[in-house]
Amino acid sequence: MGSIVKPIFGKNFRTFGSNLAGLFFIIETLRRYFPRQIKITIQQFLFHAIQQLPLFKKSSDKILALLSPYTQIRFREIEEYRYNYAYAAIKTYLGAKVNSEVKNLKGTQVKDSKSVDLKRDDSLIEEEYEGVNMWWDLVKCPKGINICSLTFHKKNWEVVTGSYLSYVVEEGKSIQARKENVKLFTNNPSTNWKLQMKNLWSCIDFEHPATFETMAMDLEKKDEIVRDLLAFKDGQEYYNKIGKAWKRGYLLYGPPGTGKSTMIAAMANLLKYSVYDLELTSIENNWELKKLLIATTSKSIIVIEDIDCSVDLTGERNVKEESSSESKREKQKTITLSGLLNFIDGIWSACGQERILVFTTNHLGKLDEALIRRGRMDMHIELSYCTFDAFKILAKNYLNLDSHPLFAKIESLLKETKITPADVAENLIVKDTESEADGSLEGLIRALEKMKPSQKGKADK
Ligand SMILES: Nc1ncnc2c1ncn2[C@@H]1O[C@H](COP(=O)(O)OP(=O)(O)OP(=O)(O)O)[C@@H](O)[C@H]1O
Ligand SMILES: [Mg+2]
Repeated sequence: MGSIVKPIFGKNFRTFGSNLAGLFFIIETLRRYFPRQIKITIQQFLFHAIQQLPLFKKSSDKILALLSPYTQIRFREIEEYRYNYAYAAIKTYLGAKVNSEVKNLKGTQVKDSKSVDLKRDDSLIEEEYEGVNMWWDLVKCPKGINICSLTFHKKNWEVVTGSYLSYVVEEGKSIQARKENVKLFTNNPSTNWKLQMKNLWSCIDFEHPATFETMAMDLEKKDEIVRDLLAFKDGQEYYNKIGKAWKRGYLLYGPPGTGKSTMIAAMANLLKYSVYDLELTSIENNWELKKLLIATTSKSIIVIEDIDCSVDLTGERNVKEESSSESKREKQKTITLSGLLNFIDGIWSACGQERILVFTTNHLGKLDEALIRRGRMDMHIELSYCTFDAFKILAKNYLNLDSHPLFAKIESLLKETKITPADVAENLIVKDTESEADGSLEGLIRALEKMKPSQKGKADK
């Protein structure tokens, strides 16, 4: 979770941080004689003073090492190339420690929210837990890794490691869960990745309104998918019991405009999972793919759209056949099927938990057997042309109609034509009042009649 330095004097950490524990020792002695406000002022004064004294800076580590009975635990934002969730939870927990005595606060407002969210904006935070003093130092490094470090008296080791840290992390996570909006991440080209893998993904709030209620498709199939997703979300114990990684793969296939992307949005809104939209064409090689995947968080849906267009499905085999150095170089430059399969079987299982992987394609037949065999993709979902059931859902969504005399005609036309839900929606979308509903249904009928195979044949001739 975090790295422990005991006692606290690592040369790698900036001097400010490593001097902290020794200072706290002095401050702890002073605090008995000074009221709270004065004590904080002295504390800040001493921090600044120590930073200004180059001579003291040089020897302070050793002196403090001898004196200090304090221990420091550091939580880096990125630890061994992985995002450190403990860091995020601690930061949220500390940020939420707002009361009228806090001097430095920052305010933010989420879109459509009425209230302003106030967070603590101090870099030094002190608190008491079960009678034990804890000191937090939040170090923001514009170009490096942000760190939260906790300093405490070593006699309180049991309290800190026994209950305090889990209390802080759990509390932070539940604050996050209460506040969090679903996010949409898109991968940045690797040329934009800056220091310490912080720029792998760009992120915005996910505001797609699609839900399973508004998804136009076969009702039984829809129920089955929703049940499957909810069972997955509650499945931690089950996955532990059977010894399988808590992951699930869905392959969505069907013609353009049948709702594949809409279903992904509905999945995210149902589960409240963030979406990682992985654009394979802006990834140079399998190594970058691995880095991106490792940087995803749990409770997320990783999406690769149009998988047949974005991965070199035959790349690996071609390389075996022609062993020229050119093709080897080519291999290193592209995402190969084998890279993707390795990810699904290996890294995918090993990197974190509670993730869903969704592939979409317009052409199931084009996909390599190896990619879609059961076990890799747990559920294959076909999204198809609009049926009457699906049409009724669209009519409810767009026109707020449960029934209408024209429905019977539309039902029989739908049996003869292949129209996508997107095209049906297009015909229904313009009208919104009841009197105009007739007009849009008639418009749909005209469109369906034009699309009837017999009519289409004539038009083609
Ligand atoms: N099954 C559906 N239920 C509800 N709306 C749908 C459905 N299918 C399509 N739509 C509507 O049509 C639009 C296009 O659908 P969507 O982008 O989900 O199709 P797609 O299958 O992802 O297509 P493509 O293969 O081109 O990516 C959506 O914005 C949505 O409004
Ligand atoms: Mg799509």
